[in-house]
Amino acid sequence: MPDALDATPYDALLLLSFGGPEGPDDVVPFLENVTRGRGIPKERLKEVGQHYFLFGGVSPINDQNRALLDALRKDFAEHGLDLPVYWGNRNWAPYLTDTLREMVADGRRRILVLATSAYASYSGCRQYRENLADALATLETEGLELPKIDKLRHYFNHPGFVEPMIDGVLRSLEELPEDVRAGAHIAFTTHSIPTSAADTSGPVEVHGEGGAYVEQHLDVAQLIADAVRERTGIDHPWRLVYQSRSGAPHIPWLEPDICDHLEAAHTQGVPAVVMAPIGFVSDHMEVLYDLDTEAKAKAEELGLPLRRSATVGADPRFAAAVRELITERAAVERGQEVTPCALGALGPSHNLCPVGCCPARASHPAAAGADSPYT
Ligand SMILES: CC1=C(CCC(=O)O)c2cc3nc(cc4[nH]c(cc5[nH]c(cc1n2)c(C)c5CCC(=O)O)c(CCC(=O)O)c4C)C(CCC(=O)O)=C3C
Ligand SMILES: [Fe+2]
Repeated sequence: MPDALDATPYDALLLLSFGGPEGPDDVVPFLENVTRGRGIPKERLKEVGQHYFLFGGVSPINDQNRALLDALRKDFAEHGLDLPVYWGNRNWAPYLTDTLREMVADGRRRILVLATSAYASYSGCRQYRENLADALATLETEGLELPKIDKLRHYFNHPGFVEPMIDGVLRSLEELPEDVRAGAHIAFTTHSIPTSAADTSGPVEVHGEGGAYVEQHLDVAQLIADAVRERTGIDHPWRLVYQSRSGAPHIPWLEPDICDHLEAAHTQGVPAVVMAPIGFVSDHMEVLYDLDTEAKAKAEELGLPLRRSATVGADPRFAAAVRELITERAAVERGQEVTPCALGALGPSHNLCPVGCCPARASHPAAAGADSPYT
C-alpha cells in the first residue's frame, strides 16, 4: 500500500455534472429544467428534443459520469486517498440538492466539488456555483446544518486532461486515409456561447480582451497542436471553431460554426479534417449529435474525409489528475506551499473565483467563490 494521501480538511468529493435524460419520457422535463428562465426559443427546444429522441431519449452523459465515478474510486483506492465520492447533477437525477442532503446526513462538513466543465465562463463555471447556492438555500429552509463547499480550480491545462486528448488526435489522424493524412487540418471545437459571455468570462483583472473562455481554449489547442507536431513531424494547420449554438439569431455568439468551417475548409482544398472536441469532458449529446451526426453528414455531403477525436471521459490519467488537484487544494487549505501543475502559457487557474468572475446577466447568489453568501 502506498502512503495515505491527505485530503484534510475535506471529507468528501462531489462530482457535479449537467445531467441528461435516460429515456424518451425524460426528454421534455429535462429540457424544461435546463432552460427554465433562460429565454431559449421554442423552436430550438423542439429541435434539441429531436436530437435526444434520435438516440432513444437517452443522453450518454449519465453513464459516462458513472464510469468516471468508478475510475475516481479506483484511482483513490489504489493511491491511498480515503475520500468518499458522491454524484449530483444540475438538471437531472441524481439531483444536486438530493445528493447534498444525503451528504449532510452522512455527516460531510467540508465538500470539494469537481465540475465536469474544464473552462471558465458563465455556463461552465458560475452557473454551477449558482446551482450549488440554490441547493444550499433549500437545505437551509429544511433547517439542516450547511456544509462548506469549495470548487476545484479549472483543469483545462492540467496534463491529465490534455494528454488523453493528444493521444485522441493522433489516433484520429492515423484513422484517416493515408493519402490525405499529412495535409489534414485540426478543428478544435467547443460550445459556442454569446460573445458577451465570452468577453466577460474569467476574473476581470486576469484575462485579455476577449475573455478567459477563448484564451483558455486557444491555450489547449496550441498545446495539442504542438504535441502532435512533435510526435508526427507534421505541422497540421488548426483553428478553434464552435458548435451547439442556441439562443436568438440576432444575438452574436462565438463563430465560426463547425459545419461552416468544414465547408470553407473544403472550398479551400483542405484534404481532410480531424475534429477535436476540447470543450467537453465526455462524449455527451453535443458530441454525439452536433459532431458525430450533423458535422459528419456535412462532411459526407462535401466528400471531405473527417474524423472526430475522443474526449477525456474516464481516462485513468484524468482520474489521477483529479486526485492531484484534490491533494493540492487540500494542502492549500491547510496553509501549505504547493506547486500547482499546469501546462501551456496561462499557468494554473485560481482556486477561488473572485468577485465578478464570469458574471451572469441577472444577479443570483453563487456558492464556492469569493462572493458566496455561504462561508
Ligand atoms: C459552455 C457550455 C457547456 C460546456 C461546459 C459544461 O459541460 O457545462 C455546455 C454543456 C452542456 N450543455 C448540455 C445541454 C444543453 N445546453 C443547452 C443550452 C446552452 N448551453 C450553453 C453552454 C454550454 N453548455 C449555453 C450558453 C446554452 C444556452 C442557454 C443558456 O444560456 O443557458 C441546452 C438547451 C437547448 C439548447 O439551447 O441547446 C441543453 C439541452 C449538456 C448535456 C448534454 C447531454 O445531455 O448529453 C452539456 C454537458
Ligand atoms: Fe449547454
